[in-house]
Amino acid sequence: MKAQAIYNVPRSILGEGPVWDDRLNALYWVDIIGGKVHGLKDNRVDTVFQINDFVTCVALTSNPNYLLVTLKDRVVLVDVNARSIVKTLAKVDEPSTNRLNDCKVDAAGRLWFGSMDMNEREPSGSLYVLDPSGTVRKVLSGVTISNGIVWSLDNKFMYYIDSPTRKIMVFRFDLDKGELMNKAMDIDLSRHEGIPDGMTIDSEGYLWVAMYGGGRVLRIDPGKRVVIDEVDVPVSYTTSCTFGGDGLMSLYITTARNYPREVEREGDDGKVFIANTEIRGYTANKYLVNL
Ligand SMILES: O=C(O)[C@H](O)[C@@H](O)[C@H](O)[C@H](O)CO
Ligand SMILES: [Zn+2]
Repeated sequence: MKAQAIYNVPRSILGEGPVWDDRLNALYWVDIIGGKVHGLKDNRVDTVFQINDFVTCVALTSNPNYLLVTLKDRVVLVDVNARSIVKTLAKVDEPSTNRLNDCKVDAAGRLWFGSMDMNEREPSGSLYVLDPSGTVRKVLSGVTISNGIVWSLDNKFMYYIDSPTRKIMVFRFDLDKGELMNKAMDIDLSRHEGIPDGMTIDSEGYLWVAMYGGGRVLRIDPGKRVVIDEVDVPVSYTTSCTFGGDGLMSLYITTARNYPREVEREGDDGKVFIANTEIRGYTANKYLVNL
């Protein structure tokens, strides 16, 4: 399977965190370094939020006019029409050399979000959960680059990536409590090109993992822990993916430029790519807000 660049999207420095809003038929993604949330709807691109900070992840809420956005060390609620922050929902205490990174909403409407060492060396990062009530809990520490988060279709497992380990961790998951239980066997991706970054799941329960530096997205059977298919992307820094479009049958893939050395080079790196998988994805969960 091959992916193609969407011609009219801007090149991000570090494109990340794509999420499809099935209520609006819109794709959102972030440019972490550029400090932006972009939206794509009816073939039109719009910058829906911009700030002089890292914009590390975007998530849907139960109200389509509001998004959750994670910055360097905060989770904020953004009014999409006003393009501004309504309020800060949580702030985490992290070393100044850390920033937040990927996030995902679970089936109970909680936001899971993690942090990373910006030097990509120290295991100084953590994984947090923000409940709809506004309470934040730290659920894991000792993470170096917190990345992809996904739940099995029955919510009995959570899959989680700390990129430098080149593995997908598998946890038993308690959806009612929002807790990780015992760890099952990891899925080792160290024999594949690139390092595992963002991921999503399809309606058949298979994982799709963007391989940063590998220019591809792997489709993985998490039960057998094997790669069963892949999407070739014509640029190296594939960062994350999500299903969207008509019937959720297309895979949208974010990418980064080969920064900072080649920031000015022309090309498609940093754009969003699309692959027609003819496999259905799943609908993104929404964080529960009362507005
Ligand atoms: O894409 C991400 O999740 C991070 O924001 C990136 O910084 C990469 O993971 C990292 O650079 C890999 O080495
Ligand atoms: Zn990532």
